Amino acid sequence: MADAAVRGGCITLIGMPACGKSSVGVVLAKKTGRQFIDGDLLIQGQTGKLLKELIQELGDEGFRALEEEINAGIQAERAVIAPGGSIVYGERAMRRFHELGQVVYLKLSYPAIRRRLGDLTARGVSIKPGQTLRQLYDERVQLYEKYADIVVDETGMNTRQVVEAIARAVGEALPEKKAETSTGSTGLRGRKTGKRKAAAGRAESGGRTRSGRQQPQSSTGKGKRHGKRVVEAGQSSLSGSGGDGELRRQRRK
Ligand SMILES: Nc1ncnc2c1ncn2[C@@H]1O[C@H](COP(=O)(O)OP(=O)(O)O)[C@@H](O)[C@H]1O
Ligand SMILES: O=C(O)C1=C[C@@H](OP(=O)(O)O)[C@@H](O)[C@H](O)C1
Ligand SMILES: [Mg+2]
Repeated sequence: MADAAVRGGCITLIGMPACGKSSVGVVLAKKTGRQFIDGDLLIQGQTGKLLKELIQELGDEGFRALEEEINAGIQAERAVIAPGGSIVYGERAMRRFHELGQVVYLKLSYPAIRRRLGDLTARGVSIKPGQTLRQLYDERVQLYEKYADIVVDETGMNTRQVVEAIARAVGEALPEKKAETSTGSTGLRGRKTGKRKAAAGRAESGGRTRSGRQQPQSSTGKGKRHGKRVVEAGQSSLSGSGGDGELRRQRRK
């Protein structure tokens, strides 16, 4: 983990629109002492237009090109970055995020995204004419998985729990809250990837120090995905009792 973590100390959140990148991101930034950069606000600031107006004016392709250019130019150190959900179409921008630090995919099921999104045009989602949200979801999930160093499944978690899950995943666990129960305290949920699951109940007895900082998670070297090594997070430091927490780390070579 150290290589990615020290690059620039940034944490970039990727995922479908409405998965919580912006709202989680700002809290994560505050809790981990980082700056917060919202990619959508950068675009709006530089163009003086709303995202939905830009999508209507420039179309799907034009918007994505502009989004890529602006995000690829981000200069930051120790920031949480929340780009728009369509940023994964921009290879240059994704390369930039990997230079700056770690990329975390906030994974949420299609029904949950559907529920949160509401009217796509009013919200300004970048989608091809005739493409359904389901098709967009399936297309995007592959890209989010491809670019993620870490995947956090946020099913059933509130914002605070997601923030804690990300902090743990990047090795900066936040101080424990009292009276946290069951799966909520793990901040990490099961993924049906066929990969090894981090079993519940091992974390609190595991590698975390009193300060909340996690011990570096060991690489198992298991599995390959998209040509990269898939590294499961060290089971010892992941979850609390009763949870089904799991985190998957994909280390770039
Ligand atoms: N963990 C969560 N549980 C329930 N609602 C959430 C959660 N995280 C975010 N939301 C809500 O989802 C909506 C979209 O969040 P937002 O941060 O704008 O997502 P994004 O930046 O990924 O598009 C907001 O109304 C936000 O309050
Ligand atoms: O995924 C998308 O197509 C988009 C997501 C939006 O950002 P959020 O992911 O922050 O909602 C914004 O960039 C734009 O409206 C397009
Ligand atoms: Mg956002």
